[in-house]
Amino acid sequence: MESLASDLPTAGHRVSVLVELPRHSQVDSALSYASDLPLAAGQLVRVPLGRRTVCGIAWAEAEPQAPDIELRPVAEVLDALPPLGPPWRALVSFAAAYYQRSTGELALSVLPGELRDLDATQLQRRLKRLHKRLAAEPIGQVDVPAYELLPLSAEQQAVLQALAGAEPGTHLLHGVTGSGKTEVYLRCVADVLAQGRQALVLVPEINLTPQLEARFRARFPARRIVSLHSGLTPAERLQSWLAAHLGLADVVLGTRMAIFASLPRLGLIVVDEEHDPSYKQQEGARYSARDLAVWRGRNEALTVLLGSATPSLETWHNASPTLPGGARYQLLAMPSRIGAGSLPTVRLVDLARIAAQFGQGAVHKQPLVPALVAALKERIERGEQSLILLNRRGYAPVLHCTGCGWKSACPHCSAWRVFHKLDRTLRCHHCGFSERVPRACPDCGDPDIQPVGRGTERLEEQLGDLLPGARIGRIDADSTRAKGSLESQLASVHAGEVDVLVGTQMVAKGHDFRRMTLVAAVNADSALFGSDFRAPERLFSLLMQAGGRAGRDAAQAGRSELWIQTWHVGHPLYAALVSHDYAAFAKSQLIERQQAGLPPFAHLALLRCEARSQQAATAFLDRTAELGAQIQADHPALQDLLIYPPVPPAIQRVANVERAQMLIESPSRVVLQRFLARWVPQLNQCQVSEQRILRWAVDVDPLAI
Ligand SMILES: Nc1ncnc2c1ncn2[C@@H]1O[C@H](COP(=O)(O)OP(=O)(O)OP(=O)(O)O)[C@@H](O)[C@H]1O
Ligand SMILES: [Zn+2]
Repeated sequence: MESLASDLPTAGHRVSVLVELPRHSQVDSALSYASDLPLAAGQLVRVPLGRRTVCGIAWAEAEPQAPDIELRPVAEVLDALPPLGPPWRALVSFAAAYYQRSTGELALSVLPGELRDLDATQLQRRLKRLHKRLAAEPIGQVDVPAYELLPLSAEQQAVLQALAGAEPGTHLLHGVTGSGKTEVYLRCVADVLAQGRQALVLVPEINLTPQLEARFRARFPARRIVSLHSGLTPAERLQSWLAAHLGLADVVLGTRMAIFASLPRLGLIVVDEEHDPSYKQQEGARYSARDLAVWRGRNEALTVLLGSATPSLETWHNASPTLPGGARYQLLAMPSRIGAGSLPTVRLVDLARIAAQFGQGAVHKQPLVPALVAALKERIERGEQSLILLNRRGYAPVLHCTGCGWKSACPHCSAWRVFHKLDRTLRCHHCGFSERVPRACPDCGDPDIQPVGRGTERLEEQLGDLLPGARIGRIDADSTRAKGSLESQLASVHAGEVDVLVGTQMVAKGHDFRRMTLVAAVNADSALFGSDFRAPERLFSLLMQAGGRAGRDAAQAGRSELWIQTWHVGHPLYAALVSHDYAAFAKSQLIERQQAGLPPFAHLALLRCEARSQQAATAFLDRTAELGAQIQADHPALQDLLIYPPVPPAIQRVANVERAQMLIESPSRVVLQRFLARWVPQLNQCQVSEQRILRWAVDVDPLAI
């Protein structure tokens, strides 16, 4: 190599740069480049990679170059932007290591896509545009002062006092629905803004951002508020990101991706509805934004506020001083609704008893029992609204031929295709395969094909028959496909133009419906015996959330009700719901989890794999298990960890791809992490050519197994 020394570029520094490399490439860490200027760590650059020029992040301070290696020079330095700071780089490094991804892949993938494609000139132009837009945006002189606001409830006051006196750390705000958690967030945000710092507020779903954004804008007219979520155009997302990174935005509201925002003056992170599964990313780096918020808070010595009426059991455990390993978080409780409003009365409708009394037909033909129909009519007469929750969209989950028994299976998946009556299609909700509904059975030609079961479309239709003259609305993923349609449908509910709303879990969360006094769940049982160990936790929280949409106006709260039609009235989950007793429910679940060795008492990782045949998938997993056993044999410190045999997931085949998975479990997070760090980098070697698999991925702290 010595002879090449004279051909070296004149550049005088060597810099290591993170680039986005294919996932399993051998080169994992940063690549070295030459630079004629000393570069700061965190500086965005463009560098040659193969024949392309790509975006990269200088990952360490540039050092004077070692003369014996030929390096390609950095193509461009995007120095119009200040470098990504040490806290951001620490977060990205931690997340990559913890979730078993390469740092370069993760770091680049969490930057806005558009930023990755810009050269220095284009970036300059975007920055000019940003400053112009911000200058044109009306920003008030002052925020709404505290004395102009409604007086705080005693519980809100107590919580804020506790927070004001607390050291930075993680706090769980356990407040029932309608207890005024959002007001607490607003006051905490006001405090950090007054200190000249930024606030990051995470919400689980995009459809919750407009309402929240409106509340923040009304409260902080003198501040810049931006949002970050996947519903933005690439240009909008870049503008929000830049405003945050440049310290021009004071408040960032966003979904899980916003946890990776670069915020140089960050002072507070709020995670609303912290239990919500949407905080977990389900592809690529499968991170939990909630867990990263806690890590980021600790690393940057911030206050982190996790809010929920039904916290995740992990969080509850961390906030329970009486449990071993608890008391990591401070628990702040708001057990009452604002204005002395009561929580809805929970009524369990015993379908088994009705069936025994009036025959099976009485409960199977009609979606709602007569008493519930009567209760809906009463509401309509009083001008109040009701919500019927059914977590299944479409008209019917399956079509069935009464002649030969044919059912609407998806040819590509191990699942049924759902009958959608409005556009007359049979649609697979897993692979998207869609066909026109056949007029007759495709197998035997019998024209008598019948829908089996009930989805939101059918419920909407049946309610029309049961409640003549009533205005029935439906909100689900199908009714809200067009841009802006969710907003307009929600607006019409808020405006009182809907008497009875049929909806999936989409409408169960977060919305502050003022005229709603009745919520009914008509098919809750289907989640009662779900195969996943978190199914009861999910169901409890969904029903509490849904019930929380009723009686939010204290004047009507006294007659607000949550109805549940069930075949299992005696189930302890429903008993806890009747008494609104989250703590009792959590306690019984935690006992079960401890006995079964499940989170939060054990830590899990799941290796998922996809192949053309189940046999190939299983063979791959078996080989990875052997490799794992070898690693454990070589490292006695990693003994306390179990590798389970491979199993197919609940839906084994999707889009003609077979899936299998394998669970790794350890009572120690550290042991699990050490094991994964040795095991995952070697997994590709477990591929053998004759039985190639298509894809594999490791999911650390999986939400569903
Ligand atoms: N101190 C207060 N005085 C009067 N009204 C209040 C006060 N605090 C909050 N509210 C009102 O009470 C209602 C419920 O508050 P908020 O939406 O914050 O509840 P929440 O705890 O976030 O509920 P959920 O978990 O159901 O979303 C809102 O309409 C809010 O404006
Ligand atoms: Zn399919």
